[in-house]
Amino acid sequence: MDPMQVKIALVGKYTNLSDSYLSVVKALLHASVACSQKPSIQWVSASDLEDATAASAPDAHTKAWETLKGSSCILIPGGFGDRGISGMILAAKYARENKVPYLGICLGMQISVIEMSRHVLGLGNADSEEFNTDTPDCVVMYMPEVSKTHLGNTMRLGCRRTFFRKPDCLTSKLYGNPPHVDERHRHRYEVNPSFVPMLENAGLQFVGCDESGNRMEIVELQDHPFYIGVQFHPEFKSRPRKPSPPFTGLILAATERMRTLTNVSNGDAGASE
Ligand SMILES: NC(=O)CC[C@H](N)C(=O)O
Repeated sequence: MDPMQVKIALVGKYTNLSDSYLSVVKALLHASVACSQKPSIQWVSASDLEDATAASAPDAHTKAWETLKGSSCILIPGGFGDRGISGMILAAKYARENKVPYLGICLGMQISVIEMSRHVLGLGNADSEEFNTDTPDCVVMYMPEVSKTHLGNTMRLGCRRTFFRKPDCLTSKLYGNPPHVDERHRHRYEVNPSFVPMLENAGLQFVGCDESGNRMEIVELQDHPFYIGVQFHPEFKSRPRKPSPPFTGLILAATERMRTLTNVSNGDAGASE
């Protein structure tokens, strides 16, 4: 394998329509070039990771897991609707437990919150109101100011400011330690603030929020080399000569993991220089 190639598992719903993720693909390219790497995107259809696929299409299930496990990092991009959600939760769990670098964008951040709530807090029915309106553990909720009766104009859109709640967090460092960042948004649901203290006790830190202090914008998992979720879409502001910091962080972490794994498989892990 080309040593400069970094394999990124992109776990999504529209993986056979790669143009749906064009901005994410470009942002990965910009960040990889800045790190002197070549991105190799490994498309993983989220529903292929699910247990139901093991029964209905075992080859697709095996291949999806092999692709996920053979990648140096995992990215879950934005998305809408419930298809593939359980597969995304499995991918986020795999990244958390196996310390694989993870970047969750918008839906990808909401997936991290659901995954941690279910598997670490033990709230088995934890869900987003987008997928289950009746769950008692609604860890991701419809944004209160968004109308439930109007279908148009209900999204929180455009450039918004995120303030760092924990100024020494990894995401702030990646951006060069500013007090806040301005990134673009496109969502209807948000983390339910009443679950934040429990999740923080369990190790998921909410390191960025909006000006109200109640709307969570960035999560970071403690005791993990790189696990970041952002409610905004950093890919929209990525440019060839100005890569997006969360993407650069992901590629750097993936490269480091690739090196470690290569050294381990060559039997020289821990060898002195
Ligand atoms: N852009 C997205 O990923 C949106 C996430 C989720 N469907 C929401 O509306 O909040």
